[in-house]
Amino acid sequence: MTTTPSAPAPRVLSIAGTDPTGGAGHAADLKSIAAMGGYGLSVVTAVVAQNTQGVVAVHTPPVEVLQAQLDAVAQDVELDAVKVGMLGSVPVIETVGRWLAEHRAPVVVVDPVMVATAGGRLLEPEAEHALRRILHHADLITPNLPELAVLAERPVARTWDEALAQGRAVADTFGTRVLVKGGHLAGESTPDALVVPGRQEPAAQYGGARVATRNTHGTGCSLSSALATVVARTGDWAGGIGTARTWLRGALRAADSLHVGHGNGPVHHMHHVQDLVADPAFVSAAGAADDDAAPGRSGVGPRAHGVPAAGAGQPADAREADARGTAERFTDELWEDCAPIREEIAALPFVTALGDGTLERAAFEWYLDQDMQYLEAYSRALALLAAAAPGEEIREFFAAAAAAVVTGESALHRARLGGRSPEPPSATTSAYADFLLARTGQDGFAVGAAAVLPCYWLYAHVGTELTRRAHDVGWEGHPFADWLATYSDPDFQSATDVARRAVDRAAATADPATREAMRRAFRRACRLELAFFAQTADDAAGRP
Ligand SMILES: Nc1ncnc2c1ncn2[C@@H]1O[C@H](COP(=O)(O)OP(=O)(O)O)[C@@H](O)[C@H]1O
Ligand SMILES: Cc1ncc(COP(=O)(O)O)c(N)n1
Repeated sequence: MTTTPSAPAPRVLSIAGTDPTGGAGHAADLKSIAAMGGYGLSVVTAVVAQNTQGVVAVHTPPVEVLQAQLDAVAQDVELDAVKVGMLGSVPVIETVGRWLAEHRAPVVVVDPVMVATAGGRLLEPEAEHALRRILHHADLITPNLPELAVLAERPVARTWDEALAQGRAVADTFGTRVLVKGGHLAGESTPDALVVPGRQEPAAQYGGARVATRNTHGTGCSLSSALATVVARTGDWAGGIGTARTWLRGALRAADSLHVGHGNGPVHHMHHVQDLVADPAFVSAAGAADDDAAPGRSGVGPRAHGVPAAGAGQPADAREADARGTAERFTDELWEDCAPIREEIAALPFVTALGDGTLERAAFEWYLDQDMQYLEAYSRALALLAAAAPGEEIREFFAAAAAAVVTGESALHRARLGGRSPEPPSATTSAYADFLLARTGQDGFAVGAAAVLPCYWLYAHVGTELTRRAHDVGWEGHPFADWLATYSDPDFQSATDVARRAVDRAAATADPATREAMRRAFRRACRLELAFFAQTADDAAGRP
């Protein structure tokens, strides 16, 4: 997004229903508008009792209340865009339709909401016809595939070509642009396309691998209000959709870190400012400095992969990546690339048993043993990285991380091994250790940093997932609760963020060959993480 600090915030009105869990409807709209730098206003059409698991009840206030809200806004505020979401019933649709006709905003986006992602009707069946009658007020409509099928009066599209054909038919029928969305298609990709009336070929197409998360509550609401905001500022539909999509994909990637609800949770609308608000420089600039901030944990704990005290080595320009707003980061590409490996890790018997607490003690102890062998090499690798680090702050971060691993490691040895000597390292453990030492010792900072990143990131990810599962089965008395808590700990998560930023910054100035070597190192480390989790004492001893 190319904005200057003085660019005025577009005033964007959301006309939508509510969601008390904050992920869809008017809450999602306001967050998304703010995330895109707009000023959000809100008129409520229906009060919906819903959560991440479904819709419980819908209460529609009298239309006079709706009319009064719309009038109150129109009499006082000049709007740059309107986004229409859930309308629900015929009287509400007709009231909003009349109002849109009288108060034309420069940008009008209608998301023809019919059902919630988690299930539950949000539009009365008899209201479908009324909804069709107001679509000509929209500059763009954003139906999902089932909604598109209703508007096209055809069965739900099962292929992307069918979806595009329905999109063209709907654009022609209603004389408006249609964003055809592939979120509901089966398969690994989520294409979207901008289709315009009277044109055979889409005006713009967007690709991208499906983000592996079940937390997609409110994606449609979020995308439509975000793009209304960007287009209000730029007037560019194809570009605005691209910007909003890139931001939404980041919000989907960060969704699992939110822990809201037990069903299809919300996306992380403010993912791109998360690091910014945790940055001490930002907090003090905002006038809320607290110089006595509590020190971070020392990173002592099983496989404490170097979690330096809070703030250590936080790059001064921690905002750099965020300041780029919605640009895809190099590490996003790495993360998407290793999605299949993440899925394999999540499905490993060792990992699932760790989450639900059924893993045998002996298997866990053997794993910890191997982990300690690994950590010895890992701390050396972090120290080598510190030596090669391009700047003081990154050097401090990795040096502190190396020290924290050594401290955590020796504490663990004392706590877990007692007087017993450790098992020898397995072939897998040795291979991973050798790989890290080679990449950090021989290949320079950029490749070395990419090689150690999975050890942070995959553990933060797996730890968060398993903690969620452990809460589902019962956290109290869970045999591995302390271990899991280490990795879902915010300190570990923010250390992961710093390591990620270090890789992004190194990639930004690296030549193509180095970037390719960084990709290879990251991928190989992910595979070694998979092998590390997959190994058992029997494999290592050559037992069948
Ligand atoms: N798992 C996912 N990964 C990446 N993009 C997704 C994912 N799920 C949905 N999207 C995107 O989110 C947007 C809205 O998704 P969609 O599911 O089609 O709409 P709705 O939320 O209205 O049902 C689309 O741009 C779609 O491509
Ligand atoms: C009030 C309201 N409006 C819309 C949706 C649809 O949400 P989604 O974006 O997941 O389709 C919802 N669940 N609640």
